[in-house]
Amino acid sequence: LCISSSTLTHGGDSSTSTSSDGALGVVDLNPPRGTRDFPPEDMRLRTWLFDNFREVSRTMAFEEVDFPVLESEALFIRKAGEEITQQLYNFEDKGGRRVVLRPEITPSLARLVIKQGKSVSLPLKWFTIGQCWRYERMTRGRRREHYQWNMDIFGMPKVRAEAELIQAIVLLFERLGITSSDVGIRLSSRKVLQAVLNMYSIPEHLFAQVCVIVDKLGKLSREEIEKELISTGLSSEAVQGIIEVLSLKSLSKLEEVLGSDVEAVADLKKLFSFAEQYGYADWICFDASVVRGLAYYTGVVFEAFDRKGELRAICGGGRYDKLLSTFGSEDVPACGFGFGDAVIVELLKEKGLLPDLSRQIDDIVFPLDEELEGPASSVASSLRKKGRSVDLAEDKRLKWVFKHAERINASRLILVGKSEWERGMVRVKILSTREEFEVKACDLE
Ligand SMILES: OCc1cccc(Br)n1
Repeated sequence: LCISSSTLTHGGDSSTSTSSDGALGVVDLNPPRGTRDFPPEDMRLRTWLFDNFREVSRTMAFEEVDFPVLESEALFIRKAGEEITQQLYNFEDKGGRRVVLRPEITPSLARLVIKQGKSVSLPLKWFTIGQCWRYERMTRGRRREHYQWNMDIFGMPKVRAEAELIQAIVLLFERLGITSSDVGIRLSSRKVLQAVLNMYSIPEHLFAQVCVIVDKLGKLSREEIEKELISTGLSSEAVQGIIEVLSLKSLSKLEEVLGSDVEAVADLKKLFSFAEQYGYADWICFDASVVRGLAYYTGVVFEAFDRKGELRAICGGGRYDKLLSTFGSEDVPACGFGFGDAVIVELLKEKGLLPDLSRQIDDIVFPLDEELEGPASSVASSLRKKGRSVDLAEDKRLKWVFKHAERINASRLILVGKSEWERGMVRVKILSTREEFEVKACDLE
């Protein structure tokens, strides 16, 4: 396929095309800024990753659900200053409706749970893999879309839900060959921050905003965090108290500071005990600085990180017991995580764990001359009906067919020749051993 690039457009590749009035135009061959094509090799890797997401979801007895990528903007209007709501890919459709390309999937899950109402029995465990979008000024050249595996449990008020979700994450890592020496899961609870805010009598309405700010710990300087916290109206004493507690990395220290009757401590101790029973204790660690950046979390929060500290969070999630009431429904306890398709691939590359996913097919059927195209079609058709992946080659020289077979890793070459066909036979070549033999066409499988 030869594409003449007449003029380079801003995207790089280009080709000439004619519009309806025949005027020469230039089509940019790149996908829109911040988005990706998935040519076959990339699509095989994506399919392999998603198949692992699906297999873990199956073993955890989750049901698959799906939603439109397009959602009402109203689902994502939140006032806590989250990055995700400040970068909405939002617009007005031709009907004057305010819509978005969804930036996350949890609100859609919540919407459907509310809509299903009494027709679903709780607890319910749903998963989906879907594309999510953000509109970020391309100053940082970051992607505007990614695919996220979401696992959510509704109607499980105790930390059993968090324990189940963390097992799903660990099972996924183990399936991909990642160990607890490569990756850890940091966890805490927003009830820790809630307890600190109560100690300083900070009003409830500031909770979400404070969480979003302290989630930037490690990304912004301590001074910048303090400045943002002060700007919400917190006293400098409260700011210091928050930062001091959030720097704790030991649950027993936390217990000393907050007391053992605080819900956060009880929840986390229970979760660590579950971790021993599930067998993933060496994957998790307490870290009070984990708050995650979404406003609606209300309890345990967690995120997986590469222990070398070179990458962004691999996945993250938490409990969100009060999201449904923000949509006008009565609350249902809920907990979930999102697992993106980008950082995990960077980690697998870095660890040398990307699988060999070269193309592979079972058979190439090749008519040795034109009058055998019909018989070759019936041979290919009968093999396909038996489940073989079959490529039907024709109008080629035999030399090309052998090269093609090598290129697509075919197991067998089925040659349909005149003299053999007249005896009801075809010639089979096993490409790995070069073994060659005749077989009755009707016995081929
Ligand atoms: O993780 C935040 C996010 C949301 C939508 C799209 C992309 Br890329 N990233």
